[in-house]
Amino acid sequence: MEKLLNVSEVEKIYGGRGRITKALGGISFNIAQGELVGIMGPSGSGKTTLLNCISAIDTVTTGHIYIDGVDITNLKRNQTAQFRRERIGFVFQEFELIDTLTAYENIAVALAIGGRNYPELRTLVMQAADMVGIGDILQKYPQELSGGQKQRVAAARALAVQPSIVLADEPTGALDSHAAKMILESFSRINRRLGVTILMVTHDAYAASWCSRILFLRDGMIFSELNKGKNDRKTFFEHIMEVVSVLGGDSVCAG
Ligand SMILES: Nc1ncnc2c1ncn2[C@@H]1O[C@H](COP(=O)(O)OP(=O)(O)OP(=O)(O)O)[C@@H](O)[C@H]1O
Repeated sequence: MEKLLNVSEVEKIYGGRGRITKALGGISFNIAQGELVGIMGPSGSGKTTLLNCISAIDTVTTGHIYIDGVDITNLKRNQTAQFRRERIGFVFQEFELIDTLTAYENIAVALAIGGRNYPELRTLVMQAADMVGIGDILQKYPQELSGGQKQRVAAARALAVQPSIVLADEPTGALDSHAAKMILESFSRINRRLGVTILMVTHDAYAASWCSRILFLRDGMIFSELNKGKNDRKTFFEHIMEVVSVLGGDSVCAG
């Protein structure tokens, strides 16, 4: 499979003058086009830092990150903003929707900033909404939606720009188990049917069991890796729980 994301010897050091934290310790891995990959690890192991570096929200101290062959650690500030807007879809734990905009407008806003014309914008919004099954709630405002519906609006917003990769930070963290299952089913469907590459940080072994591969972080490095292979989800869940217990149980996993 084609390599979509290449993280190469990335170090991230915070602070200075005796107050140094090495959040990422020279981490390297690849993600192929069309993978659905989970990142798990104890609190403080570097998961959010890694996601922030991949999304160019934060800069690396050393090393390189390539997305679709573009070294995002070498982009100028305005190129970074454009790359992030056009090539990366984000889904956050707390949805991050704009309260004064309808679901439709929330999905459309990034496309409008990107300069899409109206018919194209409408088509992309409707396609994305269709993929996550929210065609009937597009005129509602966030406060009129359930948590699960809000997260599906957020997923549609991420997908509408047709990104190279979707980055999700604890996407089920604020949801009850039914809503979590619905968003995970959406991710899985989008991944299988459209081949969208998804990288998801999660503390939840159940959420992780929907992935095709899990990277386990400890102290800013990959401690272990699990492939779903031909296992069913229940067996994969059990394998995940085995690694979680070695890594430190509760601090890794809420599920
Ligand atoms: N802005 C910052 N300044 C200094 N240290 C930081 C900063 N952000 C993170 N760190 C440190 O870097 C390490 C990795 O933090 P990070 O937030 O990436 O961990 P995490 O695995 O996402 O944790 P959690 O599961 O608790 O969210 C921690 O030791 C943290 O204290």
